[in-house]
Amino acid sequence: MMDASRSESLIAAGRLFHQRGWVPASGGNFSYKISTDRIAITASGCHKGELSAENLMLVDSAGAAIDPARRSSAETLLHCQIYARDPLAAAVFHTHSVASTVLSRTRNSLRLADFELLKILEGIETHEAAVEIPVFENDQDIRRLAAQVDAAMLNGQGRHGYLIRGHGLYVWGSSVELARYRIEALEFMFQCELEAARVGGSSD
Ligand SMILES: CSCCC(=O)C(=O)COP(=O)(O)O
Ligand SMILES: [Zn+2]
Repeated sequence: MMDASRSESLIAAGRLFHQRGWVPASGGNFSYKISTDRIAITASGCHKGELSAENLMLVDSAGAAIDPARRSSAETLLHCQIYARDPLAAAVFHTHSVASTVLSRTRNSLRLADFELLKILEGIETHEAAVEIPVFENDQDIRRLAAQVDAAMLNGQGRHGYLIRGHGLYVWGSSVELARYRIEALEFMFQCELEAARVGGSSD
């Protein structure tokens, strides 16, 4: 069963992300985990800034819609991969911001270092830290893309989130709120990297 409070949090996050320009058109998708075999996820093609509870639907852990008449996000399998790989993941956000799109087109991975906001990420307690956000090649075959991400995660990459080239960012957390804080923090740091590159101060 859906959780009304967490559904409301996803809907509110969609409004915020749209105001910030992170989910243009019907880009982006959001989910939260209900149990080991139930995920609430946005339906495909809806506007993430104008979500209502009717735009959320249930899928199982393999990404199959519980109501087969409905079509879940085209990227459902990327959400399923995260929940399968990280038992602490309870919510996933995917955004299409200008910063994540531009940086993912110009870098092969993104190193974020010496930002106070890094402390919102798992296991980081000081700004004197660095994380590597990998960039995966975009692929319209989402099962293949999910397998690519899974192989990298098994190899220790992408622990804090990942970029898809020319496409966007995936981030998760142990609650809807934490996942939202993390996407806000990463988008902020990406914006800083973009500004730094513009003025010639990138550390990459
Ligand atoms: C028009 S955006 C292209 C699809 C995409 O990248 C996305 O995030 C939204 O797809 P969904 O099926 O989840 O609406
Ligand atoms: Zn997308």
